[in-house]
Amino acid sequence: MKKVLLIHTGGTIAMEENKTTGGVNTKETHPLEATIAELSDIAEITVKNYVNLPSPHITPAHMLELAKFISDETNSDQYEGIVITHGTDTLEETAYVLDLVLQTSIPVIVTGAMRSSNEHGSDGPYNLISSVRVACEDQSLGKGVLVVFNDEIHSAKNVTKTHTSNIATFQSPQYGPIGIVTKRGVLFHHTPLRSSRFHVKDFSKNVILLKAYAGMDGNLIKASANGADGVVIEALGQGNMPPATVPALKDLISREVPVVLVSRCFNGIAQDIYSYEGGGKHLKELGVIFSNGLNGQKARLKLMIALENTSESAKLQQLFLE
Ligand SMILES: NC(=O)C[C@H](N)C(=O)O
Repeated sequence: MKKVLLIHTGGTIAMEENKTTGGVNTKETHPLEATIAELSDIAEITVKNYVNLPSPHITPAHMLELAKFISDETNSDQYEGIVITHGTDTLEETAYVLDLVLQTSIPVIVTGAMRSSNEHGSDGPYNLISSVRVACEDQSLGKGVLVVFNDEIHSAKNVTKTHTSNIATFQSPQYGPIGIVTKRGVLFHHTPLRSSRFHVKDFSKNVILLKAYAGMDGNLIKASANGADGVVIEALGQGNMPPATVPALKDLISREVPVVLVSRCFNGIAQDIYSYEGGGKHLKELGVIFSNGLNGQKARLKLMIALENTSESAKLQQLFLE
């Protein structure tokens, strides 16, 4: 039987609904204890109650600390898989940071729940069981950090939360899930390409994330980018910006503040296609960096991580091609 380390960090999977007020909040004793007892049929589980936070309280610093904790725990080779329970709001961000910084090749699975422990149809126990099954699967080795939710297996790079309350909230818009969990087994149908891994001690850079809109001018960019080490913008369509933003973007680039563009579209890749004022081709010629299909929140984390290693524009461009 495989040895799996189960790390709780909080989120709805660790919460319950107050039947009088209707408020959902963290519970002192972890509501998954009964499920964990059942897991002894599948794996030898060691539980660490790491933190108990709603995921909007999770910061990039927590994500790096969690990565360090996992590295320390896995150094001695005593575990063959890791399962992390996490709130869903920032789950994709934690999964992606772990994917970029963890050096381990054992399966690392992140999961959570959309319905708290005492609500009808609570999905926490089922997602936890599925995650442990995926963590015990030899085929999960070397695929990077995976998100297991509602019978699907997603890569950390592509997965995103798409619905405020539906239990099928996690989707991978670019390429779909890489596998499924069925009653009879775990079936992978894709192997994700692994991206580079980075050594990061701390996050010291201030990277901001903005969203473009029709009629946007440079004022918001100027005001918010003051003191920023990097700017990520969810641009329009294939990677275009309203022309009135161009002077502010030029100013950032002339001050060597990297500007990374992703698309505000749910699906697809931002590219240098349009050559009109503010179009992607024009922006690329100015020195804007295009990201290869990441969403805004992940591009921000990648830029934070990249800036800890380099500030060279050509190197940053190369890293965002991956
Ligand atoms: N479903 C959830 O876990 C949402 C919750 N607000 C959290 O992220 O902690």
